[in-house]
Amino acid sequence: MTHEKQHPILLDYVRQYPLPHGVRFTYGTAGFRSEGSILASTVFRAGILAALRSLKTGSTVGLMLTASHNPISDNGVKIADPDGGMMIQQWEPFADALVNAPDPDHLLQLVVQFVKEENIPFGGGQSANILLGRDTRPSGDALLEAAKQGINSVVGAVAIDMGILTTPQLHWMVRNINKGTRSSESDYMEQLAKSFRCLVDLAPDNTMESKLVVDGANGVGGEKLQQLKKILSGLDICVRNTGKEGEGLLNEGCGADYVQKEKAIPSNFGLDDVGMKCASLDGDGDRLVYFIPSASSKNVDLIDGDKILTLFALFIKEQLDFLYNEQGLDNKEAVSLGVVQTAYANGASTAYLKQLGLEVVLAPTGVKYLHKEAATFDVGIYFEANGHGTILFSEKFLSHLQARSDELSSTASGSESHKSGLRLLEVSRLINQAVGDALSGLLLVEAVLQYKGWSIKAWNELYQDLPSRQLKAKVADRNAVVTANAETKVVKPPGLQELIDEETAKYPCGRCFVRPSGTEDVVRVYAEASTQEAADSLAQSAVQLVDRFLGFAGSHQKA
Ligand SMILES: CC(=O)N[C@H]1[C@@H](OP(=O)(O)O)O[C@H](CO)[C@@H](O)[C@@H]1O
Ligand SMILES: [Mg+2]
Repeated sequence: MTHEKQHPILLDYVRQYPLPHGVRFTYGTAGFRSEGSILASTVFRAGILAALRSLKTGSTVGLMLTASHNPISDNGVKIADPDGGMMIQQWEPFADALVNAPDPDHLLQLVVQFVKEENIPFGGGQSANILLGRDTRPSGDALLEAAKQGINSVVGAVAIDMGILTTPQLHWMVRNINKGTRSSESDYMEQLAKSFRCLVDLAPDNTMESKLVVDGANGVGGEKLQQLKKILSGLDICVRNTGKEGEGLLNEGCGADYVQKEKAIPSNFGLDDVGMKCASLDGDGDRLVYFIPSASSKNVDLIDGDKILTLFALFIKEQLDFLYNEQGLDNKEAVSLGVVQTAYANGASTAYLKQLGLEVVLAPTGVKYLHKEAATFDVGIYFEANGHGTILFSEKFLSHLQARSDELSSTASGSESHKSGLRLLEVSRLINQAVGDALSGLLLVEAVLQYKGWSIKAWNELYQDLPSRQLKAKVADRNAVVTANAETKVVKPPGLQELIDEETAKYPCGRCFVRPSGTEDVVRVYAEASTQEAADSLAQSAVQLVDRFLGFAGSHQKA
């Protein structure tokens, strides 16, 4: 009997999406990504993958079409698990095999075997639900059709098109649907606006630098922020680079990745904005950085993910102290608060966080690793330096918080500890618990600045970043570099780490590490030191060492 008869994957569909020649796709740090024009078969197969994941878990999953901060001609696809987080890593090898299967027969064989191994209820009348989202890329329309066909090729699977969304909106919807709570786009907008309002109402009456200019990267984030603005009160937001005709192309000379990596003002920002409070979103609205345009050049004072994390950590710690310490309780015993960073976090931020008495954990690059670590705390805050992050509250802590706030509302209503409990509850509703979200992150930053009565300048001066430099080394095989200790030490090739250490020791406040990128065919080099010249020179030396051990395969560029 052929596989076709054994299994209800409709081979006719598979044949419509032949694999492009000579390309290999890998799930990588953030799903499959490539030039949009060659992604149809990958997206079609990701549709099958999503349907299987939904069948396996008996819950709704998500499929998002986006290539985030990459150029407009790129696209990508990733799967959101039922809890709204990234697809579990154990499924990644199957995902890779599925999208690279050379022909329909191999593909079917792989599915048959995987279904058996994973015990997936398949073809027995079970239903699967997949929410589809896409960003504003022109290739998204055709790829959406490919995803739908992939889903439809699995009997019992239903694709639900949620339209153009930010990545975090789709993750939020998946999480809420499975929790049985309100999950539409207008529910999302209303929740954000309402929680923001409550937090501002609970803040002291500080005068605020109310105007905020936001760079929308000419993508979906700017569009959604315009929508949110209509129901927001208490903030004066001006959105530029909204993607409207004449404003420019997606991510071109704008967006959070550009501002963070180039430390430069985005397009459509200029002299009139000098000294203003500005923020920048990335192409799919899951990264956020702030910046202050400088007077002298196109440079900016960058307020990156590390500083956003610091602001949130200060605020949460203060609220926990009010909530417990007023009554002599030690919150360290009551509640575990932890922050998670990657090796890319500026050393000055880590030192500052530790000095506040916070537990700082290092995780490998990629939000799936940070998220997992943060979820081990009652309250876990994670951010990548590039602006992707969120705050996670454990269910146990949230029910405890609700009970304590209820108790305080009868015994000490209006007290600082009562208000702190209410604030923390509201933060858990405002901030996206599924994944980093630039829109909810932006509203929390604004609410905390309002609470503290801080200008963007005051926030920026919390600590001063150490000068740093990122470089990319093109090598023959980047996977020849194997790292340990959250990517801070090279274990292979042997001898490389010792030489990096010797170099680093020559520089005051020197820190340096190298790791293979999960999204580009390069080895990334990061160096930090007490002056910019020293950081540049340390990074250069490390690139030379990488070349020496791995073989130089092209020109070196800035990150
Ligand atoms: C240094 C850097 O910014 N790395 C980025 C980049 O990963 P790499 O594995 O470094 O290529 O893309 C990831 C996905 O967007 C993001 O999570 C990560 O922070
Ligand atoms: Mg993104």
